[in-house]
Formats: sequence, C-alpha cells, structure tokens
Amino acid sequence: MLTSLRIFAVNRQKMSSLYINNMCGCKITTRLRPSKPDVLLGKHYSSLPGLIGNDIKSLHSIINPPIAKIRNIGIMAHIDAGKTTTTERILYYSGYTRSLGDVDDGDTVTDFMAQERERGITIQSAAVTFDWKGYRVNLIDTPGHVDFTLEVERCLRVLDGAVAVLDASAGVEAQTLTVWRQADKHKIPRICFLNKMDKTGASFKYAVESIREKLKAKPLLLQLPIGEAKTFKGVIDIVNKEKLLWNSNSDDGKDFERKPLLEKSDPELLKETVEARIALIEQVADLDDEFADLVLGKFSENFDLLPAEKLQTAIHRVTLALTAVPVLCGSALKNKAIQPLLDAITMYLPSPEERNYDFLEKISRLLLPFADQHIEIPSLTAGNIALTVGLKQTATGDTLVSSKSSALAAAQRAKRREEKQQRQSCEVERLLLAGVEIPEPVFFCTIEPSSWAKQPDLDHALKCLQREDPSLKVKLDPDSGQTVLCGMGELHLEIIHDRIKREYGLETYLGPLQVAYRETIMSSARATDTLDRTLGDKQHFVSVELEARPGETPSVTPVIEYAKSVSRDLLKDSQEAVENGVHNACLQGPLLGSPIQDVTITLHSLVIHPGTSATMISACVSRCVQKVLKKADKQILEPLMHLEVTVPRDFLSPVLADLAQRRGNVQEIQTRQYNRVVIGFVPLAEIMGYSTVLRTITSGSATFVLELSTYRAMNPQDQNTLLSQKSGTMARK
Ligand SMILES: Nc1nc2c(ncn2[C@@H]2O[C@H](COP(=O)(O)OP(=O)(O)OP(=O)(O)O)[C@@H](O)[C@H]2O)c(=O)[nH]1
Repeated sequence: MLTSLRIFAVNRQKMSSLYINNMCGCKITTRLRPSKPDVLLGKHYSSLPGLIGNDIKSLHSIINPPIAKIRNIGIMAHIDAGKTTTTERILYYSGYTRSLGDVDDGDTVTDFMAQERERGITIQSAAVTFDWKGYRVNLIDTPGHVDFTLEVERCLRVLDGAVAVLDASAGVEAQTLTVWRQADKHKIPRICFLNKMDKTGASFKYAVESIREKLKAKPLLLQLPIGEAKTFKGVIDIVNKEKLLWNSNSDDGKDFERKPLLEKSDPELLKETVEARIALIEQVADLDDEFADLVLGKFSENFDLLPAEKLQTAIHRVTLALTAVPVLCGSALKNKAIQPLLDAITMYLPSPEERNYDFLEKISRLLLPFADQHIEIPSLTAGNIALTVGLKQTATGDTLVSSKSSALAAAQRAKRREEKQQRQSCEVERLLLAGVEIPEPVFFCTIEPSSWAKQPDLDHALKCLQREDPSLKVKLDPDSGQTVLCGMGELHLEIIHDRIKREYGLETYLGPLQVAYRETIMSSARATDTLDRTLGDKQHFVSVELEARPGETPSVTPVIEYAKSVSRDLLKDSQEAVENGVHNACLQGPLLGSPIQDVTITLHSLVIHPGTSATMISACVSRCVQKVLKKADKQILEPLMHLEVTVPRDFLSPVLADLAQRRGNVQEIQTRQYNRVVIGFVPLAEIMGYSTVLRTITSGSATFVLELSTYRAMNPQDQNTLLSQKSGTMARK
C-alpha cells in the first residue's frame, strides 16, 4: 500500500502534465513485484511522514502537494561521478531512509537490480519521492554508462529539471557531454554539483572551467569550497554570505554549522565572498533584464546590499531560461554539502507549471464521478474512467496523448506497418480512442442575444457549448448576418437555449425551427467566367471554364477534378485558391441556399495573370461554380427520418392514418404482445411537433424513436410546394 501510494505520488503531477505513461516506465513499478521484498526490507526505511496510522488528512497533504511545490528532477552524469551515492544521501537527509546506503557495499535504494548491486553501476532509471522543507521532490537516478543512453533520454523527457553530477577531480567527462546535450535537446533547466571534493586531485576551479569550455555553459558560482581534497570541510554560501561547516565528529553529515561570515572572524573569506557575490550579481544582471533594472536602480551604489531573496529569484529565472547553470560543490561519500544541494533543487529548479511544454493541454484536476457528485483523485491508472476539468483546447471526441512526439512516433510506426502489409489497415485509427461519431444536424434556427452588446458573450457561450457537444453547429447566415444554431432536434436546441440562460446568464431569442435541406444537381452543365480587375497599380485577371455533373458516389463535399488541359505548373500555386472557391460556392445552393452535395466539378481551363491574388482566383471560381449550378437541373434533398412508433393495438389505426398524412412510408408493423411497433420513414419536415399529436391521438399511450436515415430527393410536386412556401417567407421577410 505504501509503495503504491508512492507511485501515485510520482505519477500524480505527471498526470497533470499528461505524462503518466512515461513515468510508468520507470523502475519504481518493479518494486511492486513480490520477488524483490528484500530490497525494501533490507534497510531501515522510515515511513513517509503522515502515512502511518491511516491518518487520511495528512495522507492527503502528502499525496496532493500544490503544484508549485513539486520538483520533478533527474540526476545525470558520467559513469561513477557519484549519482547513486548522492541520491542515497538525499534520501537519508530527507528522512526517507534511516541508514546510509553504499554503492560499494551494494545496498543502495536506487540501484536495486541484482546486476546493479553486483556491478555497482546504475542500469535502469529509478524513481524515488521524498519531501524537503515543504517541497515534494520526485527524483530519478539515471544511468551514467554510455550503453544506457536511451534510458537517460527516456527519463529526460519527463523531467522538469536536472542535477548534473560531476567528479570534481575529472570535470566534464565524455558521458557528461552526451547527457548534457540530451538535456539541451529537451530544454531541461540544470544545476551542476561538483562531487568528490574530498578526492585527491579535486579542483573546483578546474571543474568550473570545464563546464565553461566543454559544455559551453555559463556557470553561476553559488558556493566556494572550504578546502579541497583531504582538507575539504565545507562550503561558502555566496548568495547569503555564510559558511557551512560539517562537524568532523558527525559520521552521517546530518549536523553542520551555518554561520554568517564576519569581518572580525573571517576577514579573508568575507572579502573573497563579497567579490564572488558581486561577480555573481553582475553575471545574473547581464542575463536577466528585470534583475538588471533592480540592481541598477535601487542598489547601484552598493550591489552587496541586495537582499539574498532577490538574487535567488533572479537565479531561478535565469536557470529556467537555460541561460546559465548554478554550480554547487560537496562530497557525497563524506556526507558534506548535500543539504544545500537539496535547498538549491527546490529553490532554482522549476515546478511542473513553470515549464513551457508543447502540450495540447494541461489537466488540472482529476475527478471520479458519482452522478452529480465528484471526488477529486490524485492519479489514475490505465483502464479506469474519470473526469477532468479545465481543458481549453479539447473537444468531445478528441484523444489526448502524452505528447505530440509520442503520437507522431506511433502514427509513423503504424504507417510503416501499413505500407509493409500493403493493405489499408486501420492501425492509425487504432491509436485513437473510438471517439464519437458526430451526426449531421438536421434542424436549425437563428439565435439572437437581448442586445448587440451581448453578442460577444453569446459567441463565447456557444463556443464552449460546441466543444462539449460537437453535434451542435454554429454558423453565420451570410445574408442576414444572424447566428444560426444547427442541432439534432427541437429538444436539443431548446436545451441549448436553456443552458445559455442558466449557465451563462444570457437571455436569447430563438427564431422558428427550420429543417436543414440540401441540394444537388441531376444533369451536367458547363460555364465560363472571367474576372478582370485593377486594384491600385495591380491587375488581377482570372479566366475559368468548368463543368458540374452529378457525383458518382455520395459525398457531402464536392469532388474536384482537373482536365489534362489545365497547366500543372499553374495549379501548383493556385490549387488551394481554386478549391476554396469551389467549396465556398457549394455551401449555398441556388434553390434554397442549402449546401450542395453529390456533385463533381471539373476544371477545364484556367488562365491567371501573374500577380493575381488568391482571393481573386477563389472569387472567380466561386462565381463560375454558382453559374454552372444554376444552369444544371436542380434538386432539393430533404432529411428522411427512420421512425419507430410503439402503440397499443387499439390505437394503431389513428397512428397509421396520421402518418399517411405526413408523407410517411410504413415498412413494417411488428407485434409485441399487446403493442404494435410501426417501423417506417417520414420526412423530417412533416414530423415537427409529432410528440404532441401522438400523445393526443393515442391518449398518451404511444412512444416513438426518430433518427436520421438519409437525405432523399423530394418529388417535383413537394419541391415546388416547398419552394413557393420559402419564396413566400422570403418575400415576407
Ligand atoms: N571520494 C569520493 N568518492 C565518491 C564520492 N561519491 C561517490 N564516490 C565513489 O564513486 C564510485 C561511484 O559512485 P556511484 O554513486 O555509484 O556513481 P554513479 O554516478 O551512480 O555511477 P553509475 O550509476 O554507474 O553511473 C563509488 O565507488 C563511490 O563510493 C565522493 O563524494 N567522494
């Protein structure tokens, strides 16, 4: 339980960054396997504070830290620089373990694979979670060996920051360079820890120089060592002008002394520190304009008076901007200066919300639904269902993936497999969740706010509602400029109307409900058009000839073809403009202004003068398409509904008689005990208000189900009636 809660904790904030899959790949999952109990039980592990005694309140505070207090960091370096040893010390000082693990004794927490313990090297990344001074730190110890570079890369993708551990006697080594470049690639803010300051040959200056030269990074010296190699006993904190000395009697390094540097007791050290601090301030001011303004304004007379917090905030910004790298030093093996490293991790490395990921989205909260009640949960494992709030770009039916690159990689993989199999497989589709099939709206009506001033609020409300409900479509009537709602039925649009009032506090008026007709053509026609206009000193000339004919296969958008006579070179630049013109023209048919479907447009000739704008090309093509559609035999298509009425036997006759009056076509009457089920088709235009009528003629005993079957050509008589009705309405308007 304890372990799984820790996994939750590791994954929690990654969920917030949509990175759960990646984190699941880390070694912490292996810890759940029963075959490795000795790994956790062999050492003295202190419980995570608050998890003992089933104290739910404190448990929440542990697994739900505010995002600003979370640090997801990795430790990376050349092999043997001391990452695992440093991690061991970190876990010990943060209270996670009760004794110090040793790589050389093979009893570290993070190197728990048998091979790692035998060889004293890290092979797989291991994740651990601990708290430090109110911060939650999720830390990944990554392998240093070149053979496991991929493992490092896999980890870097999920990190918000990293600590690069360097052997102070060796400086930047080959693998440091590799992992540094990987971190550059993923834009990971870093701090450098110069480890092994106790080792013979350790040189702070040399190591710093190698950062500058080999990594081409700007080191920000936040500390100076007190002694080197055998004489190393602590560090100077340049930012706070303090010395930190580790008690030589304390074998675990927990006790240390932090003292301000004073003129009286440490004149030399103080002088050196003040000089280093001024150099640091100048360096940061050079990289951060906000800090430069502060320094040059208030503190221009004496940089040294600048408060430590102001400097720390600016260092944090510079680190985040990847323009410089804070440098600290210490000795993990000798238990010196690990605590200030922990302070620096929380102070200078970013929280997940500060990182500018190229996301689609960020999930802020996860909720478990219980009808209209929601319970916030910290994380979710694969296979479960939960709700999330606050998504800004996502609409119903979208699939969220951990990152653009992972989606791209998966799609490419699927495409390769598809090509290999030489057949149209639906692999790519399988990468996406089923989503929702969005039915075409069959009704529409205009909607108006109570005043013009409220139009932007209405637009916003409709935008939000559309994301939730993709079956709702919103258009602008090009003639009247009115907003038009297109939906699935009377009830659908009424509910939308009601929601706009309740949820957005907007009073709106709906126009009469209208059926969404379509149009098509029954014969071919050909037309030409020319547009010759001079705008300013530019001449725009387009001449086009095209043909429209009934499409061979049903298609809601026009199929566009190009005759051989049309120059391919010309098309290269103008094809998009031509196609826009065709599509725009087909949005409004010549009879009712309804969309055109099942039509093929062939471009026979295209002449364009150089310098003609794309808008002019589109306009000319659009006008020509409208012309050719007018010439052809036109046909209105109406939505035909599939209807199922369940009615008691005694009321069957009035139902059938009523349907006959509605141009209904009964296909079948089934018997269901005392009930009869009438199955058939009826035009949508005839079925408006049907529920009231059905209730009346069956004394409320019948029920019905209605759904769109297809769009069907109206017979000439009905079409004429409709057209004269519409022209009457239009004339009245
Ligand atoms: N003198 C000295 N030795 C150290 C220090 N830190 C680690 N070591 C030693 O360096 C060796 C490597 O230490 P690890 O902690 O395993 O280094 P690592 O970077 O995790 O190594 P890989 O995981 O294999 O890349 C071990 O023998 C440690 O005892 C230190 O501060 N000073």
